[in-house]
Amino acid sequence: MTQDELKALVGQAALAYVVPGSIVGVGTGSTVNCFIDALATMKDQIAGAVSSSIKSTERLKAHGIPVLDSNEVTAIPVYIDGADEIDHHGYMVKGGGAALTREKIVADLAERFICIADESKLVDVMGAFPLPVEVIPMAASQVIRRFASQYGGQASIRAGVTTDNGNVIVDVRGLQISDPLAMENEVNQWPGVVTVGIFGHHKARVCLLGTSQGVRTLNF
Ligand SMILES: O=C[C@H](O)[C@H](O)[C@H](O)COP(=O)(O)O
Repeated sequence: MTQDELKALVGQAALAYVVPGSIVGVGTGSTVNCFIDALATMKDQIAGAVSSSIKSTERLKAHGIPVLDSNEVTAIPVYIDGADEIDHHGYMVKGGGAALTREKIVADLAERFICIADESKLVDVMGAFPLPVEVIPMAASQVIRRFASQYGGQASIRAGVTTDNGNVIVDVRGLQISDPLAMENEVNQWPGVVTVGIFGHHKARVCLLGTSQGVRTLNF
């Protein structure tokens, strides 16, 4: 199966986790696009969606799925999103599509994070995928230097990208994220950091992994 077919497979499988009558939290990315397209087939059975990016909002609306302002919503049963890496504890690196801050906000509203990904995303130790960090532009150089001195990471600003919140993304290479919670706590304290792309405190409770043998379900 191709990677696109694996994404379509898990996008479809995630429908089983949608609670009828509820508001669904919707992530961002190519895997989530498959989920949004599948969700359209049951749009009359849900109360709407809370979206984590302008791109996902546009796709949801194109399907006629109502998108609610996150400020109008106090809780949702599930948040469904992809990941750039996921480890065997359900911790994730996210932000390859620059949507990490809004993703964490919507994930925080949810009782359960359901991660959908193809099998290439499952890793023993995260860090091979450059860690995305959303940073207020005036702090970018400081954050880059701090990654080098504190973690030995090589960081750079992602060229040509401005987030939905008007900030830059700093991508950090050369990390071994052996203690995701500690690194998330630490980096989130640095002035100018809006969100680090480690989802440790908002980890996946379920991961639907697309494999050539079918969907493998991991519970954390
Ligand atoms: O900012 C983007 C998100 O964190 C995505 O969920 C992540 O990059 C995975 O995207 P994709 O499904 O396209 O691999």
